[in-house]
Order: sequence, then structure tokens, then C-alpha cells
Amino acid sequence: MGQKVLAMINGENDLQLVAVFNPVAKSQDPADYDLDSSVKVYNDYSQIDVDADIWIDFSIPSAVFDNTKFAIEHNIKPVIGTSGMSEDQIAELKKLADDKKLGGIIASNFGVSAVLMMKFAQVAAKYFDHSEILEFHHEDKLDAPSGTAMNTAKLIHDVQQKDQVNNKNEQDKIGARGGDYHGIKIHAVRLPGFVADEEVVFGGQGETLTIKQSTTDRNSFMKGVRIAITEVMKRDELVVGLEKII
Ligand SMILES: NC(=O)C1=CN([C@@H]2O[C@H](COP(=O)(O)OP(=O)(O)OC[C@H]3O[C@@H](n4cnc5c(N)ncnc54)[C@H](OP(=O)(O)O)[C@@H]3O)[C@@H](O)[C@H]2O)C=CC1
Ligand SMILES: O=C(O)C1=N[C@H](C(=O)O)C[C@H](O)C1
Repeated sequence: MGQKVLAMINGENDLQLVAVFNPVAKSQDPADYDLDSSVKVYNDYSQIDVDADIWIDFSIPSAVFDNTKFAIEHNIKPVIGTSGMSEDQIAELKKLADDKKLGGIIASNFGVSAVLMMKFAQVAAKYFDHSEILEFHHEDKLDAPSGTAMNTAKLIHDVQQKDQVNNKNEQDKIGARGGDYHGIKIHAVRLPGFVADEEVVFGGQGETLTIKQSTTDRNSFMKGVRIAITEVMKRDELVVGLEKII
């Protein structure tokens, strides 16, 4: 994702890459990463002295909270795609940014199809009391469930305002019923061949509804990242979810 972001920034006249950060970067020479000589390469927070408007983060679940906190504390507007933060961590970062009137966004998914899937799921959630989420990702994904699956479940729960009820007598011998968010079961598949897909299945008396999106190319996320960059410059609070913007 970092490479996709760099390519997108290089293609936009009004955006300029001023620095990159990776604590495991051995070299700090931009030439070693095919970056322009003006780009600073940092591998420690203490070195970061650049005047940047925006911090774009597609890193790893264990680093994203500290990275985002650092950005906010240094008045750099965060555009965060990395998954894996808890609801409490996101709430803490939102308070930090909002108190400073700093624009920012944390988006579980920057793809238009995923954002629409989540919006459609919120509509369906008004009419169906039961739903389950299936998400399919490449085998290298670190976190489960995906950020998108967690956000979808949260958005459904926000509409329904009550826990979904499952069969109390069922006996799950090996965890086959998946994860559970307020009664919404989440099933995570990790297989080579997938990029990122999600299905939200709603069940009612005598009918089901499936809302499905597929990501086949990671360039698809860049349209949403570009929109987010423009939006956070105009805002004075941290927005959680691209669905709040588009
Ligand atoms: N919101 C969205 O639309 C999308 C979100 N994602 C999320 O983005 C994240 C990244 O995904 P992906 O690019 O596939 O993952 P990768 O594992 O390919 O890339 C993660 C990168 O983060 C670097 N890194 C490691 N530690 C840190 C740190 N402390 N600070 C900054 N960078 C660090 C790694 O460096 P090194 O290789 O040197 O270890 C690596 O280059 C995941 O959480 C994924 O779920 C992905 C796609 C879309
Ligand atoms: O790791 C990925 O690939 C993706 N991560 C995000 C998530 O956790 O939802 C977004 C998308 O699903 C791709």
C-alpha cells in the first residue's frame, strides 16, 4: 500500500512527498528507495523535523496507534488506513485530534465498493434482525477480522442498537461459528488468490439478502485516499470512516 500511495502522490500536481517513516529502514538515503533526493527518510520519531501537512499510514496493526498519536501531537493531519486498532484506541485518537481541532480520518476501507457495501448494510440492518459477515483476504494479512468487517459490524449494531440473538443450544466444537461482535458472527478467510472481499449476509423469515464487494486491484483504494487528503485539509475534527465523507 505504501508503494501505491507513493505512485498516487507522484501523479498529483498539488501533492508533494516530503518524508517517509519506517523504524525498520536500515538506510536513510532516499536513493536507496528510488525517492527524490529532497525526501527525508526517518527511522525514529525523534528525528522527525519536517513541516508536513498530512501523515498517511499504511503500516502494521501494532504500530498504527503510536504513529497516529505522534502525528496528531505534532499537528500533522492523519490519514490512516492501517487496520487493527481497538474501538478504545480510535476513540482516544479522535478526542486528541478533536481537542486540537485537527482534521483527520481513520478509514477501515478506502475502496468505493466497500464503502457502499457498508452503507447498503446499514439500510438492510433496519429490516433484518440477523446477519453474518464473511471476509476473504490474502494470506499475508496480519489482523483478523479485517478492519472493514469490524466496521461493518459496528455500523450494523449502531443501527440496530441491540445484540443479535443466536441459537443458545448450538454447540460450536472448533470455533466454526466465527468471531462475535454483539451477536454478529464474523468469519475470516485467509487464502492466496484473494486481495480483499467481503460479504454481508442478512437472514429473515423465508428470505436472505447478500451484499458483496470484491477488491481485485489495490489501486482501487487510491481514489478514496485522494478524497481523504483533500477533505482532512478542510476539516477540524477526526472522521472515523470514509462512509461519513462520501
Ligand atoms: N483502509 C484501507 O483501505 C486499506 C487498509 N489496508 C491496511 O493497511 C495496512 C498495511 O497493509 P499492507 O500494505 O498490505 O501491509 P505490508 O505488510 O505490505 O506493509 C506494511 C509496511 O509497514 C512497514 N512498517 C513496519 N513497522 C512500521 C512502523 N512501526 N511504522 C511505519 N511503517 C512500518 C513495513 O515495513 P517492512 O516491510 O520494512 O517491515 C511495511 O513496509 C494493513 O493494516 C492493512 O489492513 C490495506 C489496504 C487497504
Ligand atoms: O489488509 C488488507 O489487504 C486490507 N485491509 C483493510 C481491512 O482490514 O479491512 C482494507 C481491505 O480489506 C484490504
